[in-house]
Amino acid sequence: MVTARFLLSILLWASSCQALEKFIGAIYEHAVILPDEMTKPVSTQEALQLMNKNMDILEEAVKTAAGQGAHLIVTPEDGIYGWRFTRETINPFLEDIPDPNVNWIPCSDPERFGRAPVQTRLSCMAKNNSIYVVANIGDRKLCNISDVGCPDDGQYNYNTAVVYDSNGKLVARYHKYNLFLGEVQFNQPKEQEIVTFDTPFGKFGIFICFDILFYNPAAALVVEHNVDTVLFPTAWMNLLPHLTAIEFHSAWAMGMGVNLLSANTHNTENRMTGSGIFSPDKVVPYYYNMKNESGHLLISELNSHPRNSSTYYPIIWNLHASQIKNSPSGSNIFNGLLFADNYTFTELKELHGEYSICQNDLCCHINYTMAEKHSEEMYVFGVFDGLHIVEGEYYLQVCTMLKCQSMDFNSCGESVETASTRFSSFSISGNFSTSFVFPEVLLTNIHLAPNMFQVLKDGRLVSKPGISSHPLLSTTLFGRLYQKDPNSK
Ligand SMILES: CC(C)(CO)[C@@H](O)C(=O)NCCC(=O)NCCS
Repeated sequence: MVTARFLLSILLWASSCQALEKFIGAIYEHAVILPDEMTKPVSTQEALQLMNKNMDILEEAVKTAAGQGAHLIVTPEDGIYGWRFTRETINPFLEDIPDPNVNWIPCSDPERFGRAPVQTRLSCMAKNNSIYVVANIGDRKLCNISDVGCPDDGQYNYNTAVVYDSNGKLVARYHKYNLFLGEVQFNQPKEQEIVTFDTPFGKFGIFICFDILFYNPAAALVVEHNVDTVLFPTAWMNLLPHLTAIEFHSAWAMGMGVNLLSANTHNTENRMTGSGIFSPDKVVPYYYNMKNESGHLLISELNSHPRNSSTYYPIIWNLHASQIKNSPSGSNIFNGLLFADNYTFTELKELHGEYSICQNDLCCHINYTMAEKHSEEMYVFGVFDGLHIVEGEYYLQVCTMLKCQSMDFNSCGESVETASTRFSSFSISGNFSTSFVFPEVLLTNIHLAPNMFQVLKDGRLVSKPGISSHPLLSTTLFGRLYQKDPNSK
């Protein structure tokens, strides 16, 4: 009896330490229950009541995911208490979150670092369901107001992602670095944090929402720390044509060669929807729904090391474009604003065409054939090489082919959600001065195009035959030139 149990425990131990080539990931797009409009802080009791309502829903998702064999689940940014806070009104929602190196299972030792009901509940969700749980909560770090940088109210507030392993142990804590507009309740951490942890199913990294647009910590996690999978809680406000959540986040996963478990908040009033289990080497599920206000769970198997997969290869983004001669640029060239960026566009007047168009250092090339030409729809091919300065400053190099909102040239670059024009084929490329390029293809009604395009080793984004059965909104090589960012270090 004792021997049998002993052998069993050895067996369990051995299997838990074995490397897994695949794992099952889950994300939950949560329609967060928001607090009432606050003018002064609520009590900690009231704050906890609201957070428990949200955690009741998250817990159901965790149980369902675990029941279906998921190893890990990501829940969204602001998913436990929402937004619209001041420094004062966020206070009762915050807890002191210790450094993971203290080796803490809140579920087993809730009071070890003071009051921590939220951390305890999250840890218990992980422990009781034997699943990694990723959540977003607020961290409070008291400071001495005489210290340099300490805010007047004597505390730093951080927008924080936490990870509990399947024993409920805190294994990662990340403080959001690139705060978005309006996050006045939070402080930017003094140091940029790189947070990773190892599991039997690969090396993981974590960052939050707006971080994804920058080198630190997002690109650095992949380039300098070699993570396989990124955990990405977000509260993303969709913006066409290039920055709709599923479009940009799937492109980031593909461009970086990593899995990206992206859990968006669901709030259609703020254009927040669009989550996915994105991978560079596999067709994986995504979710986008502007029609209702409910949450949604996605579960999928992923490769633990996507860059070892037989279908993965590194891409030299400018190889093709730097070897070819420019084509003509077309007969109708004009400038247009796309999210306040001044693009150079050329109209795609014919059923078939081959054009090159340049701006500053970037030349973009296209070769396309439309399946039909609709007289009431206009498509253009465009280029932008410059600093984007609205809602954050970041340097872009972009080649894009898109449908204009109307037949008015000034509408090219504006948001448009539907199209009827199908393309039999297209190929786009550019002589990028960066290796950080994110390939996007978006179909009518905000659908991704899995299996309908690929990026060749020489940097061409080319359609596959399947593309011709779906009207196209846009296809884009969205390049980031991090070294030209104003805040690059
Ligand atoms: C798409 C983009 C970048 C355009 O400026 C913008 O709409 C967006 O979703 N930014 C990231 C949002 C974010 O960090 N939210 C957390 C606080 S609510």
